[in-house]
Amino acid sequence: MKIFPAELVKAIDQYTIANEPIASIDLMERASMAVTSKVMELYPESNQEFSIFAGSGNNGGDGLAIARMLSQQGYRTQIYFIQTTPSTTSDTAINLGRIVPSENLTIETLKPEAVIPYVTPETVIIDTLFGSGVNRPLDAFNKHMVEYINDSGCTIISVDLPSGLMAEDNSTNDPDAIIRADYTITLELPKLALLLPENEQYVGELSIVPIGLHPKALEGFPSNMHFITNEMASKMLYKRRKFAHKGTFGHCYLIAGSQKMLGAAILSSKACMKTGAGLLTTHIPAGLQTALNIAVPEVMIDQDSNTECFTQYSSITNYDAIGVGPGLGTNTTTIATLAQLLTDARRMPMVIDADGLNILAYNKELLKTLPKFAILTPHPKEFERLAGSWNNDIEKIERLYQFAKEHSAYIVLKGAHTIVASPDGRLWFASVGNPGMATAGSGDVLTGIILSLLGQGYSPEEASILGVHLHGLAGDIAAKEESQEALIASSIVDSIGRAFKFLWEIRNL
Ligand SMILES: NC(=O)C1=CN([C@@H]2O[C@H](COP(=O)(O)OP(=O)(O)OC[C@H]3O[C@@H](n4cnc5c(N)ncnc54)[C@H](O)[C@@H]3O)[C@@H](O)[C@H]2O)[C@@H](O)CC1
Ligand SMILES: Nc1ncnc2c1ncn2[C@@H]1O[C@H](COP(=O)(O)OP(=O)(O)O)[C@@H](O)[C@H]1O
Ligand SMILES: [K+]
Repeated sequence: MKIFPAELVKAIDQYTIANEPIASIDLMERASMAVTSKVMELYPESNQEFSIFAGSGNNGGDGLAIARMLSQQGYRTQIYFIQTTPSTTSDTAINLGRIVPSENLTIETLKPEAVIPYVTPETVIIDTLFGSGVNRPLDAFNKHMVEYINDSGCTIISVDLPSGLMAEDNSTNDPDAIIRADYTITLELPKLALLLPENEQYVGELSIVPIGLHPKALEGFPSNMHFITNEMASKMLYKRRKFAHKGTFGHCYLIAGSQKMLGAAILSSKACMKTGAGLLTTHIPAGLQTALNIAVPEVMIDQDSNTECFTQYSSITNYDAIGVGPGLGTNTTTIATLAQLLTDARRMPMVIDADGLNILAYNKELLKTLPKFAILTPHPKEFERLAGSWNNDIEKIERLYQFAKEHSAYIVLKGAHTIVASPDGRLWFASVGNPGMATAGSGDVLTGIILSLLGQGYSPEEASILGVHLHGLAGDIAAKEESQEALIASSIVDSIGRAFKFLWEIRNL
């Protein structure tokens, strides 16, 4: 699924209207029906009251249609139609004409000088003041309206976008002139601003409802940004051949753990095996062999001569992929050994995480010796150490593009909606995962998953995208079973199997 800028979303709407073909008022009806179904899923009891704030653009037109539909389903619905701009769009005017006031449906028009009526906190507000047509901070009256809604104490559902939020760059926006929604129900396509951490306070819980936009337009219109879907990830899966043997699925080499952080090596190793690697050799400091063996009996062990940290390694020629970094420490000898490894492994698939990244950040000359298409998996702090700080999320994305290009590397910037950046300027945003995964060792699990995929012959691009998706799915399955609070990194590992099964079921549909 692509992420398009607002102008292209409009063009896709137009293409759908012209080529399906469908009248634009009917497309609005279809979109409104999809949103209404989602609202009814959130509030199945018809004793819930709704107040709909509708602007005079097409987002407001959606709001009017949603109000009509909810009232027909038995929900008491009050519309506040805001007339600030003289021009009501034609579809919005048609929907205005379709409002027949009744016991369940009332409408009041508010002009700029109007006193805003009181809405009781039990009412759910549906915000359709503005959608993707906003290209500057809201004017004074609309800002006042937004502040009123934000202060109402009501649950707020925004349609398409929280009103006032621009679809991409909000660095010059007025933070007080944007709706702070509890839920955002967006139409068919995720908009960039909805996926950025800086907009969390506006977007709330995001859901995406299909409205039947034309598949040819979705395919044909260009975008370098993508949203990773189950369908996309499931198509990437390699089928295991009948006559395969363990050599078919690669021999991975994981360099992880130190005297104080053996757990990182254990979690990564387990995740690597659970993701389907044929063989895994894990390099750890001397003396820790028994603990690793008990935790992951499937793994082979390569011991360092040092009991504290990573100081040497044996030949790497037999391995298909290397993972380095989890729990490694940043000892001076470790730095020199990693430098040597990068030179030796120039042509090997590699994933670098955690202290591996910190070493690169504090020894930037090492970045020049990265194997081509290496995968780097920083969390935001690690990425800042590598690439410098940013003032807002749009600048952060610019950094990502530049860094991936400059170092011919895939960057997996972790967080909610983890972003994978490719050296040729494409981005993929994660659609799965949950805050329960913000727990120690969760990143080590991701490294093990990506390493395993690289070892099995997945390209760095596939390994990054599929790895992020499997990790997020496994986290979601674990959270559903045992709550976000109780989810620990091991729970993610334990759910990798169910994540695979889920993707295979989708693939085989
Ligand atoms: N056929 C279509 O194009 C469809 C559009 N749909 C809805 O239409 C929305 C987009 O509609 P519009 O393009 O009419 O946009 P909006 O509904 O966001 O309204 C934009 C209007 O507000 C004005 N405006 C922009 N910034 C302003 C500001 N800072 N202060 C005051 N006024 C401002 C604009 O000049 C324009 O008149 C989507 O978000 C979606 O909800 C859906 O009905 C699906 C179909
Ligand atoms: N709020 C969140 N929503 C979704 N995923 C999250 C969230 N917070 C963290 N994660 C995921 O959990 C993992 C955390 O990795 P990292 O910060 O490296 O943890 P650690 O260093 O403890 O292993 C990443 O894959 C990240 O995407
Ligand atoms: K809105």
